Amino acid sequence: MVCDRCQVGRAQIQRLRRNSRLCKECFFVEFESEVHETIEEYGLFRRGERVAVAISGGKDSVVLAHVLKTLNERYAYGLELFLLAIDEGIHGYRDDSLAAVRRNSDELGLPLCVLSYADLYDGWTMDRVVSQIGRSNNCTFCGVFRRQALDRGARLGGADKLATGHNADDMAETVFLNLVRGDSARLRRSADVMTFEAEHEARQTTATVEWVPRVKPFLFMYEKEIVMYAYWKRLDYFATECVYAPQAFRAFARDLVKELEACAHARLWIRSGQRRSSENMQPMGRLWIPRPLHNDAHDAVTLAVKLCAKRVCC
Ligand SMILES: Nc1ncnc2c1ncn2[C@@H]1O[C@H](COP(=O)(O)OP(=O)(O)OP(=O)(O)O)[C@@H](O)[C@H]1O
Repeated sequence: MVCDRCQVGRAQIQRLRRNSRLCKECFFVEFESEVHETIEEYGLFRRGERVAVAISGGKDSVVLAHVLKTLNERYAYGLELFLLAIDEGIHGYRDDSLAAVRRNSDELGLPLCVLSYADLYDGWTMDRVVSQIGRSNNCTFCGVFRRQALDRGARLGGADKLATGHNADDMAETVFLNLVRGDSARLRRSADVMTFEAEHEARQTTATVEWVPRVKPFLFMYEKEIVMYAYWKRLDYFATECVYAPQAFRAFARDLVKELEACAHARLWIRSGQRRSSENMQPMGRLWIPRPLHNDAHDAVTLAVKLCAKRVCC
Protein backbone atom coordinates (compact mmCIF):
# COMPACT_ATOMS: atom_id res chain seq x y z
CA MET A 1 0.00 0.00 0.00
CA VAL A 2 1.45 3.40 -0.94
CA CYS A 3 1.62 6.50 1.23
CA ASP A 4 -1.50 8.72 1.01
CA ARG A 5 0.66 11.85 1.04
CA CYS A 6 3.59 11.29 -1.35
CA GLN A 7 1.96 8.44 -3.33
CA VAL A 8 5.43 6.87 -3.64
CA GLY A 9 6.71 5.45 -0.34
CA ARG A 10 5.35 2.36 1.37
CA ALA A 11 2.67 3.24 3.94
CA GLN A 12 3.88 2.13 7.37
CA ILE A 13 1.61 3.92 9.81
CA GLN A 14 -2.08 4.75 9.97
CA ARG A 15 -2.45 8.16 11.60
CA LEU A 16 -4.87 8.08 14.51
CA ARG A 17 -6.12 11.60 13.99
CA ARG A 18 -6.48 11.97 10.24
CA ASN A 19 -6.84 8.31 9.42
CA SER A 20 -4.26 8.68 6.65
CA ARG A 21 -1.69 6.00 5.85
CA LEU A 22 1.82 7.35 5.63
CA CYS A 23 5.37 6.30 4.90
CA LYS A 24 7.98 7.05 7.57
CA GLU A 25 9.28 10.24 5.95
CA CYS A 26 5.80 11.73 5.46
CA PHE A 27 4.91 10.78 9.04
CA PHE A 28 7.93 12.76 10.31
CA VAL A 29 6.91 15.75 8.19
CA GLU A 30 3.28 15.70 9.39
CA PHE A 31 4.23 15.10 13.02
CA GLU A 32 6.70 17.98 13.10
CA SER A 33 4.31 20.27 11.18
CA GLU A 34 1.53 19.62 13.69
CA VAL A 35 3.81 20.56 16.60
CA HIS A 36 4.82 23.69 14.69
CA GLU A 37 1.12 24.53 14.14
CA THR A 38 0.45 24.23 17.89
CA ILE A 39 3.41 26.50 18.64
CA GLU A 40 2.21 29.09 16.12
CA GLU A 41 -1.51 28.88 16.88
CA TYR A 42 -1.06 29.33 20.63
CA GLY A 43 1.94 31.69 20.43
CA LEU A 44 3.96 29.44 22.72
CA PHE A 45 7.28 31.19 22.09
CA ARG A 46 8.55 34.62 21.16
CA ARG A 47 11.69 35.33 19.19
CA GLY A 48 14.82 35.50 21.35
CA GLU A 49 13.29 33.67 24.32
CA ARG A 50 15.33 31.32 26.44
CA VAL A 51 13.51 28.00 26.79
CA ALA A 52 14.14 25.27 29.36
CA VAL A 53 13.17 21.88 27.93
CA ALA A 54 12.20 19.65 30.87
CA ILE A 55 13.76 16.31 30.05
CA SER A 56 13.37 13.15 32.11
CA GLY A 57 15.02 10.78 29.62
CA GLY A 58 11.63 9.23 28.78
CA LYS A 59 10.29 9.09 25.22
CA ASP A 60 8.09 12.20 25.34
CA SER A 61 10.69 14.61 26.59
CA VAL A 62 13.47 13.14 24.45
CA VAL A 63 11.30 13.50 21.34
CA LEU A 64 10.34 17.01 22.49
CA ALA A 65 13.99 18.07 22.76
CA HIS A 66 14.73 16.72 19.27
CA VAL A 67 11.61 18.22 17.65
CA LEU A 68 12.08 21.64 19.29
CA LYS A 69 15.69 21.79 18.13
CA THR A 70 14.63 20.77 14.61
CA LEU A 71 11.78 23.31 14.43
CA ASN A 72 13.88 26.08 15.96
CA GLU A 73 16.35 25.66 13.11
CA ARG A 74 13.80 24.96 10.35
CA TYR A 75 11.51 27.90 11.09
CA ALA A 76 14.15 30.19 12.63
CA TYR A 77 12.21 30.70 15.89
CA GLY A 78 15.34 32.31 17.33
CA LEU A 79 15.06 30.41 20.63
CA GLU A 80 17.88 29.67 23.00
CA LEU A 81 17.20 26.11 24.17
CA PHE A 82 18.67 24.29 27.13
CA LEU A 83 17.79 21.00 28.82
CA LEU A 84 16.62 20.84 32.43
CA ALA A 85 16.53 17.53 34.32
CA ILE A 86 15.43 16.85 37.88
CA ASP A 87 17.02 14.04 39.83
CA GLU A 88 14.35 12.83 42.26
CA GLY A 89 16.77 10.41 43.92
CA ILE A 90 15.15 7.13 42.86
CA HIS A 91 17.80 4.48 42.77
CA GLY A 92 17.62 2.09 39.82
CA TYR A 93 15.40 4.44 37.83
CA ARG A 94 16.38 8.07 37.66
CA ASP A 95 20.11 7.41 37.71
CA ASP A 96 19.73 5.32 34.51
CA SER A 97 17.41 7.79 32.79
CA LEU A 98 19.77 10.67 33.58
CA ALA A 99 22.47 8.81 31.69
CA ALA A 100 20.14 8.90 28.64
CA VAL A 101 19.55 12.62 29.25
CA ARG A 102 23.31 13.29 29.22
CA ARG A 103 23.74 11.36 25.96
CA ASN A 104 20.92 13.39 24.36
CA SER A 105 22.47 16.62 25.57
CA ASP A 106 25.74 15.64 23.85
CA GLU A 107 24.01 14.51 20.68
CA LEU A 108 21.87 17.64 20.37
CA GLY A 109 24.64 19.97 21.46
CA LEU A 110 22.29 21.58 24.00
CA PRO A 111 23.50 22.59 27.48
CA LEU A 112 22.12 20.57 30.38
CA CYS A 113 21.24 21.65 33.91
CA VAL A 114 20.54 18.91 36.50
CA LEU A 115 18.95 19.74 39.87
CA SER A 116 18.38 17.17 42.60
CA TYR A 117 15.71 16.90 45.27
CA ALA A 118 18.53 16.12 47.71
CA ASP A 119 20.08 19.55 47.11
CA LEU A 120 16.82 21.45 46.88
CA TYR A 121 15.02 19.81 49.80
CA ASP A 122 17.61 19.35 52.47
CA GLY A 123 18.64 15.77 51.65
CA TRP A 124 15.10 14.48 50.97
CA THR A 125 15.37 12.12 48.02
CA MET A 126 12.28 10.16 46.90
CA ASP A 127 13.91 6.96 48.18
CA ARG A 128 14.10 8.59 51.62
CA VAL A 129 10.50 9.88 51.39
CA VAL A 130 9.24 6.37 50.51
CA SER A 131 11.24 4.82 53.34
CA GLN A 132 9.38 7.19 55.69
CA ILE A 133 5.83 7.25 54.33
CA GLY A 134 5.61 4.01 52.35
CA ARG A 135 4.55 3.68 48.75
CA SER A 136 1.01 4.96 48.78
CA ASN A 137 0.73 8.67 47.99
CA ASN A 138 4.43 9.04 47.26
CA CYS A 139 3.64 10.22 43.70
CA THR A 140 1.70 13.14 45.13
CA PHE A 141 4.78 14.30 47.06
CA CYS A 142 6.99 13.70 44.07
CA GLY A 143 4.66 15.65 41.76
CA VAL A 144 4.65 18.70 44.06
CA PHE A 145 8.43 18.56 44.56
CA ARG A 146 9.00 18.18 40.82
CA ARG A 147 6.77 21.08 39.82
CA GLN A 148 8.66 23.35 42.20
CA ALA A 149 12.05 21.94 41.21
CA LEU A 150 11.34 22.52 37.53
CA ASP A 151 10.23 26.05 38.27
CA ARG A 152 13.32 26.78 40.31
CA GLY A 153 15.56 25.21 37.67
CA ALA A 154 13.94 27.25 34.93
CA ARG A 155 14.37 30.46 36.93
CA LEU A 156 17.97 29.61 37.82
CA GLY A 157 18.69 29.04 34.15
CA GLY A 158 17.12 32.40 33.23
CA ALA A 159 14.34 30.75 31.19
CA ASP A 160 11.39 32.69 29.80
CA LYS A 161 9.42 29.47 29.22
CA LEU A 162 9.50 25.92 30.48
CA ALA A 163 8.50 23.28 27.88
CA THR A 164 7.32 19.85 28.99
CA GLY A 165 6.57 16.67 27.05
CA HIS A 166 2.96 16.23 28.23
CA ASN A 167 0.91 14.66 25.45
CA ALA A 168 -2.77 14.11 24.60
CA ASP A 169 -2.88 10.85 26.57
CA ASP A 170 -1.44 12.53 29.67
CA MET A 171 -4.03 15.27 29.26
CA ALA A 172 -6.92 12.80 29.14
CA GLU A 173 -5.66 11.12 32.32
CA THR A 174 -5.19 14.45 34.06
CA VAL A 175 -8.74 15.54 33.20
CA PHE A 176 -10.11 12.40 34.85
CA LEU A 177 -7.80 12.66 37.86
CA ASN A 178 -8.91 16.20 38.54
CA LEU A 179 -12.52 15.23 37.98
CA VAL A 180 -12.29 12.43 40.53
CA ARG A 181 -10.43 14.60 43.02
CA GLY A 182 -12.99 17.36 42.54
CA ASP A 183 -10.16 19.80 41.87
CA SER A 184 -12.13 22.24 39.75
CA ALA A 185 -9.32 24.82 39.55
CA ARG A 186 -6.90 22.28 38.06
CA LEU A 187 -9.65 20.69 35.97
CA ARG A 188 -10.26 24.01 34.28
CA ARG A 189 -6.64 24.42 33.25
CA SER A 190 -5.65 20.77 32.79
CA ALA A 191 -6.04 20.96 29.03
CA ASP A 192 -4.33 24.34 28.60
CA VAL A 193 -1.39 24.48 26.24
CA MET A 194 0.21 27.20 28.35
CA THR A 195 -0.12 27.30 32.14
CA PHE A 196 1.14 29.44 34.97
CA GLU A 197 1.39 26.80 37.70
CA ALA A 198 3.52 28.71 40.18
CA GLU A 199 1.31 31.75 39.79
CA HIS A 200 -1.74 29.71 40.83
CA GLU A 201 0.14 28.25 43.79
CA ALA A 202 1.40 31.68 44.79
CA ARG A 203 -2.15 33.03 44.76
CA GLN A 204 -3.26 30.29 47.11
CA THR A 205 -0.41 30.84 49.56
CA THR A 206 -0.22 34.63 49.07
CA ALA A 207 3.54 34.18 48.67
CA THR A 208 5.35 36.28 46.10
CA VAL A 209 6.85 33.84 43.66
CA GLU A 210 8.28 34.59 40.27
CA TRP A 211 6.90 32.16 37.79
CA VAL A 212 7.94 30.77 34.47
CA PRO A 213 5.07 29.98 32.06
CA ARG A 214 4.84 26.31 31.11
CA VAL A 215 4.14 25.25 27.56
CA LYS A 216 3.08 21.85 26.25
CA PRO A 217 3.88 21.68 22.52
CA PHE A 218 2.81 17.98 22.44
CA LEU A 219 -0.61 18.48 23.96
CA PHE A 220 -2.33 17.38 20.75
CA MET A 221 0.07 14.55 19.95
CA TYR A 222 -0.79 10.93 20.71
CA GLU A 223 1.55 8.86 22.82
CA LYS A 224 1.59 6.03 20.29
CA GLU A 225 2.80 8.36 17.56
CA ILE A 226 5.47 9.85 19.84
CA VAL A 227 6.71 6.32 20.45
CA MET A 228 6.82 5.64 16.69
CA TYR A 229 8.69 8.89 16.10
CA ALA A 230 11.28 7.96 18.74
CA TYR A 231 11.58 4.41 17.45
CA TRP A 232 11.96 5.27 13.76
CA LYS A 233 14.37 8.13 14.47
CA ARG A 234 16.32 5.72 16.71
CA LEU A 235 16.33 8.21 19.57
CA ASP A 236 18.08 7.30 22.77
CA TYR A 237 15.47 7.19 25.54
CA PHE A 238 14.88 5.31 28.76
CA ALA A 239 11.76 3.13 28.64
CA THR A 240 11.43 1.71 32.16
CA GLU A 241 8.58 2.93 34.35
CA CYS A 242 9.33 4.53 37.71
CA VAL A 243 9.79 1.85 40.39
CA TYR A 244 7.18 3.58 42.56
CA ALA A 245 4.68 4.31 39.75
CA PRO A 246 2.58 1.11 39.85
CA GLN A 247 1.07 2.38 43.09
CA ALA A 248 0.18 5.73 41.58
CA PHE A 249 -3.38 6.97 41.45
CA ARG A 250 -2.64 8.08 37.88
CA ALA A 251 -2.50 4.40 36.88
CA PHE A 252 -6.25 4.21 37.64
CA ALA A 253 -6.89 7.11 35.29
CA ARG A 254 -4.75 5.48 32.58
CA ASP A 255 -6.75 2.25 32.81
CA LEU A 256 -9.94 4.23 32.80
CA VAL A 257 -9.05 6.07 29.61
CA LYS A 258 -8.29 2.70 28.01
CA GLU A 259 -11.63 1.30 29.18
CA LEU A 260 -13.44 4.30 27.79
CA GLU A 261 -11.60 4.01 24.53
CA ALA A 262 -12.90 0.49 24.23
CA CYS A 263 -16.33 2.05 23.60
CA ALA A 264 -16.42 3.39 20.07
CA HIS A 265 -18.10 6.65 21.06
CA ALA A 266 -15.68 7.49 23.82
CA ARG A 267 -12.71 6.90 21.55
CA LEU A 268 -13.88 9.76 19.38
CA TRP A 269 -13.76 12.48 21.97
CA ILE A 270 -11.52 11.45 24.79
CA ARG A 271 -8.26 12.94 23.56
CA SER A 272 -7.63 16.56 22.82
CA GLY A 273 -5.81 15.40 19.68
CA GLN A 274 -9.20 15.15 18.00
CA ARG A 275 -9.49 18.91 18.24
CA ARG A 276 -8.41 19.62 14.69
CA SER A 277 -9.71 16.47 13.05
CA SER A 278 -12.97 17.85 11.70
CA GLU A 279 -15.06 20.95 11.40
CA ASN A 280 -17.88 19.04 13.01
CA MET A 281 -16.39 19.41 16.45
CA GLN A 282 -17.66 21.43 19.34
CA PRO A 283 -16.13 22.27 22.70
CA MET A 284 -17.14 20.74 25.99
CA GLY A 285 -15.04 22.71 28.42
CA ARG A 286 -11.59 22.40 26.96
CA LEU A 287 -12.27 19.10 25.23
CA TRP A 288 -13.49 19.04 21.66
CA ILE A 289 -16.09 16.46 20.74
CA PRO A 290 -17.92 15.51 17.58
CA ARG A 291 -21.24 17.35 17.38
CA PRO A 292 -23.49 14.31 16.97
CA LEU A 293 -21.95 12.76 20.09
CA HIS A 294 -22.30 15.72 22.38
CA ASN A 295 -24.86 14.00 24.60
CA ASP A 296 -22.97 10.74 24.55
CA ALA A 297 -19.92 12.56 25.82
CA HIS A 298 -21.82 13.69 28.89
CA ASP A 299 -22.85 10.07 29.40
CA ALA A 300 -19.25 9.02 29.04
CA VAL A 301 -18.16 11.48 31.73
CA THR A 302 -20.84 10.11 34.03
CA LEU A 303 -19.63 6.62 33.26
CA ALA A 304 -16.06 7.69 33.95
CA VAL A 305 -16.97 9.12 37.33
CA LYS A 306 -18.86 5.94 38.25
CA LEU A 307 -15.95 3.75 37.20
CA CYS A 308 -13.50 5.91 39.14
CA ALA A 309 -15.70 5.89 42.20
CA LYS A 310 -15.92 2.11 41.98
CA ARG A 311 -12.18 1.78 41.77
CA VAL A 312 -11.47 4.26 44.53
CA CYS A 313 -13.95 2.57 46.86
CA CYS A 314 -12.64 -0.94 46.22
N1 LIG B 1 12.76 14.22 36.32
C1 LIG B 1 12.35 15.08 35.40
N2 LIG B 1 13.18 16.04 34.97
C2 LIG B 1 12.79 16.93 34.04
N3 LIG B 1 11.58 16.92 33.49
C3 LIG B 1 10.70 16.00 33.88
C4 LIG B 1 11.04 15.02 34.86
N4 LIG B 1 9.97 14.21 35.03
C5 LIG B 1 9.01 14.67 34.21
N5 LIG B 1 9.45 15.73 33.51
C6 LIG B 1 8.71 16.52 32.50
O1 LIG B 1 7.32 16.33 32.68
C7 LIG B 1 6.77 15.67 31.52
C8 LIG B 1 5.69 14.67 31.89
O2 LIG B 1 6.12 13.87 32.96
P1 LIG B 1 5.96 12.27 33.00
O3 LIG B 1 5.99 11.87 34.41
O4 LIG B 1 4.82 11.87 32.15
O5 LIG B 1 7.33 11.91 32.30
P2 LIG B 1 8.05 10.51 32.10
O6 LIG B 1 7.06 9.42 31.92
O7 LIG B 1 9.10 10.36 33.15
O8 LIG B 1 8.87 10.70 30.76
P3 LIG B 1 8.43 11.26 29.40
O9 LIG B 1 7.13 11.99 29.60
O10 LIG B 1 9.54 12.13 28.98
O11 LIG B 1 8.25 10.09 28.49
C9 LIG B 1 7.97 15.04 30.83
O12 LIG B 1 7.72 14.85 29.46
C10 LIG B 1 9.05 16.04 31.10
O13 LIG B 1 8.96 17.14 30.21
